[in-house]
Amino acid sequence: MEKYLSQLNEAQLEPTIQKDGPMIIIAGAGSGKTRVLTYRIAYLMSQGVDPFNILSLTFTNKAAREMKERIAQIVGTSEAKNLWMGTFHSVFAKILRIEADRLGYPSNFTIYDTQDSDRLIASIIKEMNLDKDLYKYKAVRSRISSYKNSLITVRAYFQNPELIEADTMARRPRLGDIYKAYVERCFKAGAMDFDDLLLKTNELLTRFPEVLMKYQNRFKYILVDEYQDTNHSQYLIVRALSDKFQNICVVGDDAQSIYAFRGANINNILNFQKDYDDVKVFRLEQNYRSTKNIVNAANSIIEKNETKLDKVVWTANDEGAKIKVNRSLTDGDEGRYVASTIWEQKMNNQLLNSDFAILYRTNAQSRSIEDALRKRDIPYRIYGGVSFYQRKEIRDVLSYLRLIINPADEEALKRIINFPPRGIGQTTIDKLIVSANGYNRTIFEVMKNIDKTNVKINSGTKNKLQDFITLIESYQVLNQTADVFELAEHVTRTSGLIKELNKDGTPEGVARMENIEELLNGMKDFVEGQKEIADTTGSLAEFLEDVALATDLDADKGDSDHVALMTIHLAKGLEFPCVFVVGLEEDLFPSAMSMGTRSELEEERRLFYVALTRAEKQAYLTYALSRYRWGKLVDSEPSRFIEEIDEQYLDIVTPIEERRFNPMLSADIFGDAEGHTPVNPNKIRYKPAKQAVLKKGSSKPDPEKFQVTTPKNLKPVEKTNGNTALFDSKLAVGNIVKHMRFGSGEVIKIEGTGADVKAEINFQHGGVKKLLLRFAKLEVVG
Ligand SMILES: Nc1ncnc2c1ncn2[C@@H]1O[C@H](COP(=O)(O)OP(=O)(O)OP(=O)(O)O)[C@@H](O)[C@H]1O
Ligand SMILES: [Mg+2]
Repeated sequence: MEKYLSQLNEAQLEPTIQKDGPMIIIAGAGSGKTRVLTYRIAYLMSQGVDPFNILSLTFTNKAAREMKERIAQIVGTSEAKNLWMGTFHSVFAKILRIEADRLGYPSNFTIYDTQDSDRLIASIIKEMNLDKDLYKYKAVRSRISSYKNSLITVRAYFQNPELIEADTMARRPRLGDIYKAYVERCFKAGAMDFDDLLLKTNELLTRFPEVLMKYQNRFKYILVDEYQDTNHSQYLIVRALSDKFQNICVVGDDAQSIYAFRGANINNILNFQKDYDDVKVFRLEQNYRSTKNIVNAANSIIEKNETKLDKVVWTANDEGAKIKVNRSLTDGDEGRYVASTIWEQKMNNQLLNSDFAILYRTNAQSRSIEDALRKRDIPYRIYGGVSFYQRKEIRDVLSYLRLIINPADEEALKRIINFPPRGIGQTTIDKLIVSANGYNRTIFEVMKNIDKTNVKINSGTKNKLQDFITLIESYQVLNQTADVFELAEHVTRTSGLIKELNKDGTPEGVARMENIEELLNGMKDFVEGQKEIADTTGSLAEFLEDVALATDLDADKGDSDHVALMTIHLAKGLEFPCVFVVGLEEDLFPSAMSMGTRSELEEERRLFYVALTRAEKQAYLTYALSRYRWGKLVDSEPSRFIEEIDEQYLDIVTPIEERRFNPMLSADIFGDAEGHTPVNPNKIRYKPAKQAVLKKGSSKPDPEKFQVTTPKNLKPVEKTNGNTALFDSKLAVGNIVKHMRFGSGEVIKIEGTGADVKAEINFQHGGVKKLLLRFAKLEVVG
């Protein structure tokens, strides 16, 4: 252990070996907070603390896994195995399974993901005959979610006139009724949504003192990473569990609090000292991750926030390269800049794809970047898009499996009762739902007892329902002996799912088949993995729980070399040698939706701070002057965040007048040597000079030079051949031009039309040359 402790600096060592009592480590990005937590756990174990008594809560399961691996290296694999580590959701889902019956839930309860919740809420809105424009299911879901995270139960809601008033004012007077129906339906379906995993844990710990005591005694040491992003519900759980021993260690950075929009409460970190007696406060100041330039630039940004704790962050690392700021004409252009830079960097500096991350504010931004990466054959992976498990065909298979272990699962049943089609129509399903609601039974129960119910359907349909029940029950029998893989294989074959996809025959159908195959492979892995650990058999229930709670980062086995693309939110806690933060434009980042109040804007700024501090060696900030958003090309201005960085740390590249003639970067207008399709120049809007230039740190463009790109100088563009039209309009005999290879020269003749316009130019150093303007990339200098 000594050997490992010497890998910490003094400030890090202190909290690592502070064994007991409440403590908080507040420190800036990259200062070793996560490292201290990891080493601290190893240290506790080396001091004789039983790993069973340590609970560590992380932001992703991947982070937990990595910490565990590191600890295993220090203390040995078998010991590390017994640690309780994971996200709040995954840890407390396990506890809830153990204690489920106290809350009236089956231990094999289903976990409803966001899509399940959305579908259920949408169907409740429909059943209640409400206006779906007023009651948008996503908005309703997020409202319900925020109630749950504030521990406002249905009963508490109806006892609170202010909440009712607020929803009524928002033209949703029935919100409480939807909330009530939703909660009842989840309960009846034996399902908990994500928020329930925290809410029900709180309920468990407050209603059953013996349960609280059990887990207080179990988790003698509790550690929480990224504490700044805990919500109220999570806060209360930590509070309750640590109340007895008060061995609680939380680490966080108020400057990286970025989940307020999902209910995270920065006060949890700010008030920690008031919550416990004799809290030891530690601060780490030295950043080990990034260069001086990056650390200082990040400091200069976060300084602009009013709400913050005073903190120092410095680094002994190299000065490093300045942060590159790049302006592009369009988002496509931006994508190509990113791809070509990665390509060059890889060549010049022997870097791997995995040394690069591209971070953006919203998932939609990935498309133009992806296109450019694909064209350069740069392998990449998108984290946090539509995850594998969200795909339709995968959800279909999983729905069968869910129904096998929990026939009450309404959302799973609705998905597959008529898929593949077996002649059970929507009218029948609607009747079953109404009847199930009336009898307060599950749909499955109603189907099984259809003759005893008031459901009026013909005998043909009855038989079909009976066949479906028999099918599911036969799977249930198989589930008692088969493992997940064997079961799923059997289900996909015998349910008709595979046949249905084969029938399709389209390339999409083939891709779906491949996905199912991939799912089965994953199951095989899971079964083998579980056998190795030898504590479980790889049960279906465990598999489904893993799937339900998998964050997208979790799927990354780190086995392939690819560039990482993800939102900044997802990048929290991670680090990469080179980081691109793209789309730094007003209304995009900061987001248009977050500029209403100072606190929202400050959260955006913290997000930017998180983004920048992911970089170890080199950061790139990029923005485009126009971008496709909601299917339209819109003009954009550089983000205020770029201007907020102290300019001494910036290297502002590609002033616009140079870019226009750079073959690599101006491909949007001209197309390029690699055959990339040019964009219709009609759609490109040129900005007046003053907007196109950063206010700070770059010189004003020479208006003469800039003229060539402003709209008033463009003749109406030929629709069929926009490329050359640009040149037609501006080049005239007598112009002085500059060529990349030949230097400057005078235009002495112009001939040809359309794509074939040629110019004869007398170059100072090359003599007279005839050049095809389409390819020549000339800059007009006089
Ligand atoms: N004393 C040290 N010596 C060498 N490297 C260190 C030291 N402390 C931390 N590091 C390295 O610095 C990097 C940042 O550490 P870590 O991820 O723990 O910081 P953090 O404070 O958790 O960052 P964030 O706020 O982004 O979550 C890691 O690569 C880590 O291994
Ligand atoms: Mg960290």
